[in-house]
Amino acid sequence: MSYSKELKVAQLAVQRASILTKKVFHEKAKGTLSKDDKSPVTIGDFGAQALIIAAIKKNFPDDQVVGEEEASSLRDDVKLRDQIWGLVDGTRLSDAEAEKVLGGPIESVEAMLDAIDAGNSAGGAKGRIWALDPIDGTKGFLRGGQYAVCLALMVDGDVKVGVLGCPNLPIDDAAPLDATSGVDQTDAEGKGVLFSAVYGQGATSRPLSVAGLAKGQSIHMKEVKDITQATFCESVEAGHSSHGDQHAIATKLNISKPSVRMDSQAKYGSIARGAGDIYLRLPVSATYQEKIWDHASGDLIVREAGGEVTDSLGKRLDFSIGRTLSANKGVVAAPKAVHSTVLEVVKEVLSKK
Ligand SMILES: Nc1ncnc2c1ncn2[C@@H]1O[C@H](COP(=O)(O)OS(=O)(=O)O)[C@@H](OP(=O)(O)O)[C@H]1O
Ligand SMILES: [Mg+2]
Ligand SMILES: [Mg+2]
Ligand SMILES: [Mg+2]
Repeated sequence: MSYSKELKVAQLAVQRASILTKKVFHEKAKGTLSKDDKSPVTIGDFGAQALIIAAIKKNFPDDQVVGEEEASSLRDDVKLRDQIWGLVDGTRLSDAEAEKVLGGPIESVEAMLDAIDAGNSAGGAKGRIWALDPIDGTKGFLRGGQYAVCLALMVDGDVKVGVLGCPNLPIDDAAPLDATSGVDQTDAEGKGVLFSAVYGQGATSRPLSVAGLAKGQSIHMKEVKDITQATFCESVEAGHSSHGDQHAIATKLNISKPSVRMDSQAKYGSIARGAGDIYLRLPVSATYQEKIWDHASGDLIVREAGGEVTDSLGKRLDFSIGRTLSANKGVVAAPKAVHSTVLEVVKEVLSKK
C-alpha cells in the first residue's frame, strides 16, 4: 500500500490544526482546565482534536480514532464550548484546494463535540486506527516551549503513516540542538516543521507554515562516530521520565554534553533529522503506562530515518494492545548502529536499582 491519500490528509489536517494552536498561543485566554490526572488541557487541544478527527471521518468514515481528549467537560460549559467553536470555525487553510481535501469546515457546534468524542476507540490489533495527540507537550505549549501535533495511522496494530507538526522547531534540519532548544521558542517567522513517514518509504521534513504542502526533503539520523560526543534528549518534566537514570546512562557512555530537555514528540523529530542523536525516556513510576498517541508518529519517523526504537528492555513498542503501551516500559531511541550499545548501558543502570 502506498498510503498516499492517508499521508496527504494527515499532513494537511496536522497543518490546519497547528494553525489553530498557534492562534491559541497568542491569545491571552487559553481556557486551561486541569484533567483528572492533574495535567492541563486547553481550548487548543480540544479545537485541534475536533479539526483533525473531522478531516479523518470525512475522508475515511470507517476508520477509528484513539484521541487523547474527550468532550464531556464541554457539553455543559457553554462559554468554553463557544470559545472553542469560534476557533474551530475560524480556522481554514489558505489554500482552497487543500481545504477541500480535508472536507471543508465542521458544520455545527454539535458536530464539533461529536468529532472530539469520536476519538474514543479502544485501539487494538485489528483494522485501521488513527492515534491522535492534538497537542503533545501541553505544558511546553503553555510556556512557549516545544510541542507537537501528532497523528499516526495504524493498520492491524502496526504504524504505517506518522506525521508530526512542530510549530516551534526551526525549519533547518541541520540546526543543532543545544540546551536552549526546548525553551523560550515561539512560532516566529522562520519556525515550524512538519515531519512525516510512511512505512517502507522513508521519512521527510518540510516547512509547516505555508499555503498547501511545501516540497519535502528526506531526513536521516546522524551517523554517530564517537558516542561520547552524542547529544541526548529527554523530557522537561522530571515526573515524566527519570532525569537521574538518564544522567547515569549518559555518564556511563562518557557523554559530557548536558542533555537537551524538550517537551513532546519534537524529541523524536529532532533525532530523526540528526539535530540530536539519542532519546531516553526511562520510567519514573512503576504503574504509569505510556499512551500510544505520545509515541506512534515518532516511532515510525525515527525508524524510517534509520533509527531503532525499543523500550528499556529492548522490546519494540507494541501499539496493538489498546490505548496504552502496556507491554512496554520506557523508550530508548537511537541510530541503528549504536542502539545496542546504549541499550546495554540502560539495562545495566536499571538492573542496579
Ligand atoms: N507520569 C507520566 N509519565 C510519563 N509520561 C507522562 C506522565 N504523565 C503524563 N505523561 C505524558 O507525557 C506527555 C509529554 O511528554 P514529554 O516527554 O513531552 O514530557 S514533558 O512535556 O517534558 O513533560 C504528555 O502528553 P500531553 O498530555 O499530550 O502533553 C503526557 O501524555
Ligand atoms: Mg495531555
Ligand atoms: Mg502527549
Ligand atoms: Mg496532548
